[in-house]
Amino acid sequence: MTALTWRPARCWCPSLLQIFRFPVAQVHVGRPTMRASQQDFENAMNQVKLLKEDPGNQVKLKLYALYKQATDGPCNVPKPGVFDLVNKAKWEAWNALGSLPKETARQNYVDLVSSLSPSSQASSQGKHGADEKTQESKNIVVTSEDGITKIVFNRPAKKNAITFQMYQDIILALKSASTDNSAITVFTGTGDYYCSGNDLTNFTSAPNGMEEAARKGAVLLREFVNSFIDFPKPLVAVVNGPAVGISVTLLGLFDAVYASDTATFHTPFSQLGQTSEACSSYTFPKIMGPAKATEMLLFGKKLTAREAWAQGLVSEVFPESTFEKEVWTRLKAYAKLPPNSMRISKELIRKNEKEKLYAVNAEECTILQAKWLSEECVNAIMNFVSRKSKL
Ligand SMILES: CCCCC/C=C/C(=O)SCCNC(=O)CCNC(=O)[C@H](O)C(C)(C)COP(=O)(O)OP(=O)(O)OC[C@H]1O[C@@H](n2cnc3c(N)ncnc32)[C@H](O)[C@@H]1OP(=O)(O)O
Repeated sequence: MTALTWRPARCWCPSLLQIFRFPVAQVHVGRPTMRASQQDFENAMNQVKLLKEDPGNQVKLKLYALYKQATDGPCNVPKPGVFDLVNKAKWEAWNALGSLPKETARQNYVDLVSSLSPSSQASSQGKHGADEKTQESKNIVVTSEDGITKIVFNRPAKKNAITFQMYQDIILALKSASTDNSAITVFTGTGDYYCSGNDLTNFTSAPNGMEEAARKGAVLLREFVNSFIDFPKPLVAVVNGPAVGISVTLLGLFDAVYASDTATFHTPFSQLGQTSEACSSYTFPKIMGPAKATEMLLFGKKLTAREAWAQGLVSEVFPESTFEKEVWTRLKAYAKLPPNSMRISKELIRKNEKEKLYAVNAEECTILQAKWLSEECVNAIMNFVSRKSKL
């Protein structure tokens, strides 16, 4: 995710990703002082411009709202449209101040700015800044050992949700794994989740608008899924915990899926105003039959690990206490099998399906591109990022 540029109060333009991370109600407004004069207010505005560090969208949103209330009074401009996500957030913050008198807003603005001391800024920004850095470098970790290339979703603070950058990193990791010395390739996750699916904020911070983001998202998704269809070696998922969305649908393109008994499998596409992807509209009915696939892909029924095993989506379920030990021991043994035989057997299994899979992938991406622009989908994502709903 692109880092935000800090600009002073009157001209900031934060991404929705960060605005909605921090509910306005949690803003620290500082200790009340005497009534602020116009001069105090102007000084505070200048102070904001001198802030060395971005105070975060929570504060910027509040600053914006207080500034507008103090200068223009209560919000009486029309609410921006549903796709104008950033201006809608700003409007909502301003509108939330209701009929707060201009003087009080001015006072609150001054108090808020004075609370932004360098030390408080450092502590509120430090965690986030570090997280962003980690995201850029290590959200996908690739290692190779004992004949196994391991690709790890490594963003546990976000339940391993997949950013646009991570999709690209995975495409590259698969390309490299397809020709490295390893015999098999394994996906797993760090922390309690396997993966919570697509990062729902991927589309909320689109700098060139939603249509452009949806178009690029569809191109990326198609390439991403094709890299799983084409992967030549045995591909194994070690599902260490709950899996959501695309991390579940992709399993239909894996050769083996081992799950901890803490894993669950959830594809809430209708709840999100979206549709299935990763060829699951074809692979799931084939694996589990249309009736069971419908429950998952249309109704968003969440399966336990044992239910997913019963439906044929999972190869084997292990107790959490012995999961890692048992699975890795087994995979290390498999990785010693003659690699060319495994590769050729996989090719035999997959080759008659490939054209069909490419076609299904292309169609799913075209449909999703349109769905991402639908009101149903925009509302669902807005609900998630503003924390009104959780799956
Ligand atoms: C371009 C290609 C597109 C491909 C199309 C793919 C579609 C999909 O994958 S659809 C599925 C999308 N995923 C979801 O809808 C899951 C959304 N997440 C949740 O419902 C919940 O977070 C949870 C059930 C996964 C976990 O709940 P809980 O244990 O209560 O933990 P938190 O909600 O507090 O999560 C911690 C932290 O992680 C952030 N997060 C989790 N999942 C996502 C996500 N998918 N996208 C973005 N962020 C996610 C969550 O917001 C929390 O962040 P902070 O509030 O900053 O701590």
